[in-house]
Amino acid sequence: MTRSAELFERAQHSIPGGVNSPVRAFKGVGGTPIFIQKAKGAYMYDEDGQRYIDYIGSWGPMITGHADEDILDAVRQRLELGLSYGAPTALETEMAETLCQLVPSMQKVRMVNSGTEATMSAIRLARGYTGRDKILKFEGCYHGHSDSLLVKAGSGALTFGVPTSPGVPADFAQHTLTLPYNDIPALEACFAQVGQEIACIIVEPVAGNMNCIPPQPGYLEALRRVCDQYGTLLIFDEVMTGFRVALGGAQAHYQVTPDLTTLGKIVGGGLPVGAFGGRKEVMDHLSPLGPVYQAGTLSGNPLAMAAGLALLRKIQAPGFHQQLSDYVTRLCAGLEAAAAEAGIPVITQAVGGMFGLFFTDQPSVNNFNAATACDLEAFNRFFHAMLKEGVYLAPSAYEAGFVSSCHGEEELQLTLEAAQKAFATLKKS
Ligand SMILES: Cc1ncc(COP(=O)(O)O)c(C=O)c1O
Ligand SMILES: N[C@H](C=O)CCC(=O)O
Repeated sequence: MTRSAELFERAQHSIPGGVNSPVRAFKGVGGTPIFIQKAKGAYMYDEDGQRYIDYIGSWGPMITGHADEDILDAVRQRLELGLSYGAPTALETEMAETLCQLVPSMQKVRMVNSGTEATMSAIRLARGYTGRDKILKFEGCYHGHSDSLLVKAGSGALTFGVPTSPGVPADFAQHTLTLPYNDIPALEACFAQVGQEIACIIVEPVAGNMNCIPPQPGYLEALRRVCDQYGTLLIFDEVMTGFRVALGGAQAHYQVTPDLTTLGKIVGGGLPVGAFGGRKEVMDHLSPLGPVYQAGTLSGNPLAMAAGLALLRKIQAPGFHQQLSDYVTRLCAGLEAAAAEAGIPVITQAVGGMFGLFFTDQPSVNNFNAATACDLEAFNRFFHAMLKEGVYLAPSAYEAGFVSSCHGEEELQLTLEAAQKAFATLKKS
């Protein structure tokens, strides 16, 4: 028995499923999760001393690699000044100013502790501001685990086959409308019917929780158009895409401006942080200025602000995002070539520093139905073959992959060699 297997066995006695977030359990791909002891740069090391090239990066935040010395230093410096005060700090204003500067559609920002809190609060604000109850989301998009949003959700909810969670009252879920992603006629038909009742559209501007699905040309623009027509707020959930697909997020990459934006992951530099912000006029409806209540004991935590600010400073270096994107382009081309050599139908899709690999003979995958029609079994076998070769991909066919600025030539070559071997094993079986 490996040490990871021992630790997993022990964890299951005191933690439901042995994990604190479901996708970590490997239930989607089968087998035993590896338990991580430490990580540095592009690599993670498990409790059995195995090294892995990491393509998850703690699900996004580790965009400059693990245990980045600049971020560790920033946290160390704050540490001696106290862990939390429950009172305002200059750091929080510095963070808000930085976010407003990097993502100009955010004229005001409120910090929270996770992506879930960010989207939950943005939805409440949109409902409070418009006086409407209905919200619209898209099949396979995941926006965290608040009640309104666990309806036809992606990520672990999709991986484990319960996209609409028990525990969400039907009375509640009825206010969450869902449509297929990338479908403009369905969007227009829905708005023609109930547009006046919809408080907000919430969307992942690049879907990353049903693998990696970019918006079709004109799709984000269509969302903006119907929102303007019907007085509905447009929320870009950039918890994943923010600072990853471009410095200004997907809204900068695609040049479409939302009313509200939610952030998480990178904004905390690896500590638990989320944020939401947008038009001043809408944000001023929040308590204590306005009537929409939202609060948090640890919100704006000084250590988390210090870590996040250190990371946000680093990713502003010229060429930072181009480097990520170049790596992803070469990685995807190499993976497709290795698959083709083995005669296995595979395509990749990517935007900036995020990518996805699909086992399909279709030319592209544009929505939930197409994602779930891919060969899941083949992905699972590929995942385990890559793990054996020291490459750690997301343990689910419905998650995007992430790279960091520590992923370089050596990691690329090692990954592609591993992929050649992994595709060859799939060919044999
Ligand atoms: C797009 C998106 N929104 C929201 C969330 C929820 O964030 P968190 O897990 O920090 O609550 C996630 C990831 O989990 C996400 O990928
Ligand atoms: N897909 C999720 C976030 O992006 C994965 C993280 C989690 O839920 O544990």
